[in-house]
Amino acid sequence: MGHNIPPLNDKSLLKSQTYVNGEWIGAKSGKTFEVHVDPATGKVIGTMPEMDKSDTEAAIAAAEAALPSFRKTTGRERSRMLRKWYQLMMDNAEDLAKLITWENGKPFADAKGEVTYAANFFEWFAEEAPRVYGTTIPASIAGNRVFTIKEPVGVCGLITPWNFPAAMITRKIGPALAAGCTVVAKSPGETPFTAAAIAELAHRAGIPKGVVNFVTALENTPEVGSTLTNSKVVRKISFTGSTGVGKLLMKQSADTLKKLSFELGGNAPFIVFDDADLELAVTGAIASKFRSSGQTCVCANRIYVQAGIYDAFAEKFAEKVKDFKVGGGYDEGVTHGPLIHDRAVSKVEAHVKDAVEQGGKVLIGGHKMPELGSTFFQPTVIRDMTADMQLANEETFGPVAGLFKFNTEADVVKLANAADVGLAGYFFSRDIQRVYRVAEALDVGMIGVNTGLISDPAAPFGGVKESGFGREGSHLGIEEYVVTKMITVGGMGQPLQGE
Ligand SMILES: NC(=O)c1ccc[n+]([C@@H]2O[C@H](COP(=O)([O-])OP(=O)(O)OC[C@H]3O[C@@H](n4cnc5c(N)ncnc54)[C@H](O)[C@@H]3O)[C@@H](O)[C@H]2O)c1
Ligand SMILES: O=CCCC(=O)O
Repeated sequence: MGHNIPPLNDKSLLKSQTYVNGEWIGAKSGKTFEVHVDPATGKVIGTMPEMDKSDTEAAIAAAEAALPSFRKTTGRERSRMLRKWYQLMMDNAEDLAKLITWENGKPFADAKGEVTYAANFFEWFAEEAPRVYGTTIPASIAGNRVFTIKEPVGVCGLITPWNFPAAMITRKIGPALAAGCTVVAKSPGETPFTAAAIAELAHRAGIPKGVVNFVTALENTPEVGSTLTNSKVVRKISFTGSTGVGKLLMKQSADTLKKLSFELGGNAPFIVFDDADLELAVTGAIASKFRSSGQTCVCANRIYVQAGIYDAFAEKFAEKVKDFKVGGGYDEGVTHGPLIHDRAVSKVEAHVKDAVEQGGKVLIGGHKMPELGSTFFQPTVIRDMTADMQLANEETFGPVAGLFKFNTEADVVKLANAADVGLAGYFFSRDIQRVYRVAEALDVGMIGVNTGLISDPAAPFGGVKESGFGREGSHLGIEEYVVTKMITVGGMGQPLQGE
């Protein structure tokens, strides 16, 4: 199939406009931005509207106008809408996956996996929508009756990244709609086509106009971000992306005291103890480290291996990496694609250079692959890593595995917890007491024990420390989009009439 996008079965899923208030529109200024849609070639294939403050305000106004009637729909009605949207995503999975591979670069099989993962958030929250329960509380004041109801927080601003062009969007829109909120979603400038196709499917699913609005921008992204965060109408911001941008959005949201949830950067420790099943640990580390070519926030970043099995692990791990086939996402047999942009490649190169200068030994890889395109980088394994190297202190977000040696459980937990961030952590051990001990000692929001893959719509996703706060997916996900209202009814508890 080469680097060109195979034709879509349904060409109307490919858009050059965005979806606001139930209509397909451009930016008021008429400006567009070029989408370097195919990271494998860097070829500019399409454009999208470069929206600004006034376009964003119009989208917010549409969401505000739609809110009063949408919040009154029943959970069951919203459930049916989400279920329909889920089904449409599954029916169009092949086309959505083609768009994801095209603009993100990930291999087609991974893109298909992402579509299912993404659609499953709609399915999950379709099931949660009718079950948003309040509580009945025994009052401490005689004659009072106290209960709570959960209400939608209101208009939500959702900002998502390019590494999961579909799933990061559905993981936010699913619970927002289930709760009865309306949304303005800023699609990633790098991957807006997948978002637009999902919007088209929202239209077909009969989501009422103004409930779901998409704003597109590349250069104007900070302007769109500040319009959403400064708006008095927007009551909630949910963001997935880097810690730096998360901090900025939090500052910007302070004046209007919005409800926030942030899924930010990680720097996941991946620990292999001497008592681990070595084969399982190697397989888990490969899956966690090289998923999406290392471009997920839960990818293993620091791989700590206990001294007794360090050499054996390093050898087996590097051996497996030799089997990877790097290439264009549509090419037969390709297991790993390119990075998203040149900035990402520069960071990967810098981490490798720094590690080598400080004594790290490259077992495999270490270089760019210009013969494939400017954003390809060899899957890389470096041993003899140390704690002061850049890779130890900052997420690489690329296909570089750094192997660190450790001696004791206490040492490795200290090293693992030394990071400012705490999103995911992993460890492999066959000792049940150690499993509990270490899981409880690690300062992260999510832990994989004897597995390198933890993402699941049923499981709460989120971090601690500078990885942010709030949980997505699971029964907790909807909590981020509701507020609890307490109602006290006084003057109750009289004797029965006639008593
Ligand atoms: N947690 C995650 O899932 C995730 C995903 C992608 C990137 N990242 C992090 O981002 C780093 C590199 O990726 P990046 O440089 O594209 O991240 P980034 O935070 O700069 O961009 C992520 C998204 O945030 C939005 N954004 C950027 N600046 C903004 C602003 N001022 N206002 C509003 N929105 C803004 C854009 O839509 C972009 O797609 C990685 O090292 C990683 O830490 C994390
Ligand atoms: O990169 C961020 C999200 C990754 C995931 O949901 O597994």
